Amino acid sequence: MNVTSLSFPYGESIQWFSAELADKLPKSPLKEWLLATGSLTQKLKTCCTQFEVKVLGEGLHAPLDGEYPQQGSVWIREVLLCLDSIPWVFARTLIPEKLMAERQADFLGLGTRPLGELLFSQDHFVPGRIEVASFETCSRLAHLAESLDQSVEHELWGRRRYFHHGEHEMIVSEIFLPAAEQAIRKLESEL
Ligand SMILES: C=C(O[C@@H]1C=C(C(=O)O)C=C[C@H]1O)C(=O)O
Repeated sequence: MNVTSLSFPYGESIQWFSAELADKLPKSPLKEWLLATGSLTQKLKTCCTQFEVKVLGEGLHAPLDGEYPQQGSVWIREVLLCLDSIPWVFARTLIPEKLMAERQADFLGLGTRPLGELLFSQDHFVPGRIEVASFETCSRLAHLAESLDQSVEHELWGRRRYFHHGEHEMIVSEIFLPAAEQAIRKLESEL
């Protein structure tokens, strides 16, 4: 996997839907993974022997159109969450500048440690609403999956979670790559 061939920031504009209002969700068990409220990292670690965060990039950038209204620039962190060296999730996190200023050491000090270790280890970060979206086979994220040697046979599914910290709100989006969807289905069939 040639991670360096991916261009940061990789995210793309997409229409997110409130999980409650979405009239179309994937079938189980992926649906349950999309709507799960705890740490995704913790959940993924139970599915592998070696968990790794590959950081694709971090930096201050303008959010995509409509992604984070009224924010000129945000701290963007994009990673691949890899299980036994296979990328399962592409994650894109948006942190408003004021929150970044307040918790700079925490966020800058993350490196290849999963963000979830920060968000779920302290009670300063309060998980909020979840939105979902599907990404067509022709989307930039589908191309990202293809560049990771994962063929995209149908739409990809992702979710976006809001975490509150005081009056600030950060956004964590996670797109499940084909390898994850296949493995999750296999895990379910073995139950
Ligand atoms: C928010 C979590 O952290 C995970 C790790 C991320 C990172 O290291 O950038 C980003 C999104 C999450 O999938 C979690 O574990 O639930």
